[in-house]
Amino acid sequence: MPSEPDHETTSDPNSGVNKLPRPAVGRLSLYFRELHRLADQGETHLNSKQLGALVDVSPAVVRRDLSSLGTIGRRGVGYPIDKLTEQIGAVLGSGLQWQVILVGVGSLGDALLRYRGFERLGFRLVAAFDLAPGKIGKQIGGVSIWNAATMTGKLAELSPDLAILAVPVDQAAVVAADLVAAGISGILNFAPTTLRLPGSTAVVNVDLASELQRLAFSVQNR
Ligand SMILES: NC(=O)c1ccc[n+]([C@@H]2O[C@H](COP(=O)([O-])OP(=O)(O)OC[C@H]3O[C@@H](n4cnc5c(N)ncnc54)[C@H](O)[C@@H]3O)[C@@H](O)[C@H]2O)c1
Repeated sequence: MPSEPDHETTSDPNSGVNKLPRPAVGRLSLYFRELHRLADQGETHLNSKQLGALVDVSPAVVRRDLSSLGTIGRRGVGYPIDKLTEQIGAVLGSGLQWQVILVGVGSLGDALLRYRGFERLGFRLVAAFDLAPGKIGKQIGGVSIWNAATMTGKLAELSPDLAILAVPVDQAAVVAADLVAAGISGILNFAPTTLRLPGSTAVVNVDLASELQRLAFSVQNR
């Protein structure tokens, strides 16, 4: 499991919120992003109408989502941004430090390794793996690339929590099975296939092409 942060959090992440439906978790993540941005701009409070407008949901839905965390806004004042960010962060696991590895350092993996936005949310990329001899031993974004053929031994040493999978689609299932066998807790899968894994390994499949299709559908059916 991920390690605790070296600062205190005041909210209780175990107050039944692990039963939140998936769309609500998705919305919390969007609220979290907007709250961070507002805090960076020096804002201290906002109300459900303002937060709803930022992520395109109704104020009633915002209030319901936030009350499920035990957070009630004050009339005329709204929600304190720092407290809310902390509470949502605790629910989403961003108050913890997650050790993350990446497998497949191609076009997508390369870009993800260079992205600086993961660290502030508590996701630390600790190693990357690839099979291409030209990539092994290099560093991208400060992360070392190791030989994927030796991944199992390296994972035993690092004990990462999560893996990002950015290998070609025909490799995804076999690499995922290796990750599960190595005890990884969750996989963020970018390969365009729906991974179904045994046991308690969590999977989120990110299919960018299918998201584009959804977008095209929405545009067509406006
Ligand atoms: N690039 C994008 O914008 C994008 C968008 C949507 C989805 N995807 C999906 O993400 C995945 C990666 O895409 P990409 O464009 O980076 O591909 P890519 O071909 O550029 O990179 C794949 C990398 O995986 C490595 N690899 C192959 N087999 C491996 C294994 N068994 N273990 C470790 N590394 C291995 C290859 O050496 C290569 O470096 C693909 O499944 C692709 O369909 C990519």
